[in-house]
Amino acid sequence: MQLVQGQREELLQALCCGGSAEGLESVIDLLLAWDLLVWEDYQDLCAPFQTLSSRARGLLDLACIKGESACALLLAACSRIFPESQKVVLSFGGCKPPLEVEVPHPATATQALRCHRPHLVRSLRDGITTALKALLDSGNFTIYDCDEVQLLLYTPSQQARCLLDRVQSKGESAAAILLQHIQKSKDNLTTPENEEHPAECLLYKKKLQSSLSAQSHFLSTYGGMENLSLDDIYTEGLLEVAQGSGEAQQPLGLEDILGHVGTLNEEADTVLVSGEAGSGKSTLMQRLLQLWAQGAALQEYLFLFSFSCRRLSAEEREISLRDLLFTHCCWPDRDQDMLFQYMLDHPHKVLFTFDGVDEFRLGFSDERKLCCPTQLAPISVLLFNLLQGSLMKGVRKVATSRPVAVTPALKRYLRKEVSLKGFSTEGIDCFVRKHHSDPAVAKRVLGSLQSNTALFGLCHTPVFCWIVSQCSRELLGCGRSPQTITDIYLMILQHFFQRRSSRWPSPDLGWLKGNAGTVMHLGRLALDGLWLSCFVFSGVELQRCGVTEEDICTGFLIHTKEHSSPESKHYEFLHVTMQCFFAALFIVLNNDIGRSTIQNLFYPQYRQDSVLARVCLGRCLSAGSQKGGPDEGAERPNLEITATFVSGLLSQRHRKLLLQTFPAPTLDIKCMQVIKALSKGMRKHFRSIPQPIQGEKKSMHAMPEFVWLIKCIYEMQESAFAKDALASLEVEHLKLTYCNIGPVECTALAYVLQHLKTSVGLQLDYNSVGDVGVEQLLPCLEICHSIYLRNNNISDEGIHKLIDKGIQCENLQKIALFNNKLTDACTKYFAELLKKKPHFLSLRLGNNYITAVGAEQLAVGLKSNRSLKYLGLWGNKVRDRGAEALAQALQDSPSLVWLSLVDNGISSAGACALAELIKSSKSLEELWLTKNCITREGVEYLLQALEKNTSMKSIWLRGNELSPEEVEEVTQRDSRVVF
Ligand SMILES: Nc1ncnc2c1ncn2[C@@H]1O[C@H](COP(=O)(O)OP(=O)(O)OP(=O)(O)O)[C@@H](O)[C@H]1O
Repeated sequence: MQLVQGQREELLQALCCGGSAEGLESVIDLLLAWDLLVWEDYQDLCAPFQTLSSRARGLLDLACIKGESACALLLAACSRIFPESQKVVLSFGGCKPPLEVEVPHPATATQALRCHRPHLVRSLRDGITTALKALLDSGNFTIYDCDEVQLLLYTPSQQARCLLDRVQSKGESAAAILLQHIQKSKDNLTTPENEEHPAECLLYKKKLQSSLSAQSHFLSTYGGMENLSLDDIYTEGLLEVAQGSGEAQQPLGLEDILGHVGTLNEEADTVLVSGEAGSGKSTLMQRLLQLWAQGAALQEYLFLFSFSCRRLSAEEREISLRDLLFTHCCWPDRDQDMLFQYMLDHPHKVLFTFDGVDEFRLGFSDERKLCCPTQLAPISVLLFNLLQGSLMKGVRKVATSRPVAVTPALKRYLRKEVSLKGFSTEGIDCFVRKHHSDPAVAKRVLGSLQSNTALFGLCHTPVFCWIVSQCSRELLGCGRSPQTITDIYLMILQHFFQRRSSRWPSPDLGWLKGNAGTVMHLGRLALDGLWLSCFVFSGVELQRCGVTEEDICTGFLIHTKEHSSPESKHYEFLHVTMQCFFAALFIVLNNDIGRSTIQNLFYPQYRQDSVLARVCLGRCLSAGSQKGGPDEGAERPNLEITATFVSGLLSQRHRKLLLQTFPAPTLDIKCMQVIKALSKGMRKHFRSIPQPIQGEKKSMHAMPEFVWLIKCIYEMQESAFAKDALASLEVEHLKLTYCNIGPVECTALAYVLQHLKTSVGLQLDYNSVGDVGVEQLLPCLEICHSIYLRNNNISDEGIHKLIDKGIQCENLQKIALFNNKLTDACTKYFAELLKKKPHFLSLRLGNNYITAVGAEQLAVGLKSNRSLKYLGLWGNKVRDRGAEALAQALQDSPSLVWLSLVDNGISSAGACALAELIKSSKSLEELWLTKNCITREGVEYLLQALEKNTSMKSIWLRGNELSPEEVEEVTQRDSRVVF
């Protein structure tokens, strides 16, 4: 008990690690299995609306109340669940799990569910759908049970727990069916866990593990500066099944990357993790390798081979797959033939990882097929055939890429696509705390971030979060807090230079001037490399660009170990975005850079998909040194990032700094060129807007490039220019769906769009706006008559802010929030909005988590509203009580035309209340009640109500509890009832 109490803070931190509930819930699973927690304890700990930390506190308190042996079991469970990195700071006092004899043997199926809970959670997480089907088929579960289990808010492990809890509450028969099902699935598995492997394989596995363990121990970004272990700094990122894959968003854990969730094509072997620059793809891959090497995850794979596509690009020889594995990854000391044959015979035991497919010198192509694993072929042919599955079919592959490189040609071969969205708000908190050993500093950094929402938005991208944490001294000390990406990179530039010298205590005294030489050398290297997608540089190339040993010591370049031989060291930039930043500095600060370079940067002449051969190393810089023009291979996304930095550096805010090294007239000229280029780009977009068809709104569907232009304008931070750039845009509807818009993009959009002359409908469906993004959008809400934020990971907290501002916005008439994370806690805000906005027209809240409680709160606002025409609550769970409250509140509405309560668990009692609404409403035309549980009796109420209402056009009732005969009969009676 003393250990629990004395280490309370550390235990809490470990239980809530990374903002993920998985650690805490796994500990609870064990404690249930060991009989320490009884069912009532468990229900208290898992009561809804509790934060993660209050649940963790509850668990520690409970163990202390239960006494000494409970505390010992808690510590034993923590010791079993926590990763090594967390365990080193904790003492477990040698506490052991209970002996097998001490745990009661399950006498019934429900008891077995509890005793084997940790194991069952693991077995079920990949097979929820089939388990639900078994329970549904056996009559133990209803559709409603299945819906509740498959709530999108849950991770697969949480769905498994929810399923177990439900089965537990249903009793013996359900528990027995589930156990039978699990046993059957286990028997069907072709890969028994205890499969024996030859000793040679186990030996080679060990060698692979120790090599990967060493490779993945330190986070590469810190390579040049400090040795920070991945264990200490790794923070869970937000992972979701990619949008557009047909599946709704759902948070995933690391192991789900290779699990079944989100699978689109069972025949394919490649899983793709996509994410924007700096979102943490390489780090996530490094973590996967580390967990496998430590024996902590993916143990179903006997061999794991990891490749960096950047490094593969440098392989110019023809090579066979066998050589690729053994020479690029890990050389087997003996039995090469036998090992390779074993892999060919057991492909399901092998895992390949390919980091940075977007960095490979060629775009994916499936033109040349290769099936023979010993045949020599160019590296591109090997890579593409492995990804396609023509070579070594059955071997699972995980690849990472920026989204832009995920072409339709590649998509055809993907088993599934997972999106990495950077850090959540809790993730930022967790990362900053891990980064600073002094909690007081971490607290101040977090305080500073919270007071600057634009910066906080940027920190959702891990690489920016890292820079901000790294530069905490500058952040906390400087008067002006960074707002833009350029500000952040200037901060790290200053940080690195000042770390090496105390000569430039303040920016005004010329830290940039003092380091102009280094900036120019690295800038030249960076830009020459970028034109040709070259990210790894040899000593010769460094020399050619004048990079000195002293320049290297600044820490911006890191030593590329895998590439270097004793005679020739190779280097790469700390991060590719850093290379872009140096390239931008070079463009801005170099006298010889002319108009054509800026033009080439802003008007791409070659598109990504027309990329010809990209060459890395050796050949690249000699070709790339023809200044000012990109080679065919220049990679557009990195050039766009560079252009964004160029815009930022040329903004007036940084003028004083740049004037240290460069004359004003030349900067002015470059600035004008950029402004011209951006204006031209915007006008090009506006010209592409088609004339509206009669009766339709003038609408612009923006392309991702539009978002990039907006970001460049934001970087400039000149509101007069932002206004000018939008001067000729006249649209009523601006559609920015599927444009990868996160908080950073929202800040830029709001900054620019607030200057629109006429109000617009802003459609941001299917992006990653989130609560922080919503907050960033508020400055442009004034100009929106409608805002569409479907599928954007928004919770009640974001809604609170949106509505607070929305109430003050004259124009705002429509809000659509289908498929977010809204619960009953947000409906009181909508009620307020409905009360206070006399012209509000449409509210769509479908596919959220609103129950009867929320519907009742919403009803309070609906009662006093006289304008609402459309109300959508499809896919919530308002049930009869909610339907009654809504129907009653809407009875006097003079405006309501359309109401959707599809799939809301409404039965005949609810239908009866809705019938009263139909009787009294003069405006209602359509009522959607599809997929509920209304019986013939309930339909009768509706039919009778229809007799009294002639203005009503249709009631949709498909998917209710009516027999085909009843459907026929009802349709005959009133054709307005539609099935
Ligand atoms: N999960 C994480 N935990 C801790 N730090 C992280 C995490 N993810 C990323 N970082 C930090 O952000 C930096 C950039 O991440 P990373 O290189 O993995 O991004 P990326 O998506 O591969 O970028 P790019 O597409 O530009 O190659 C890392 O070096 C590290 O400092």
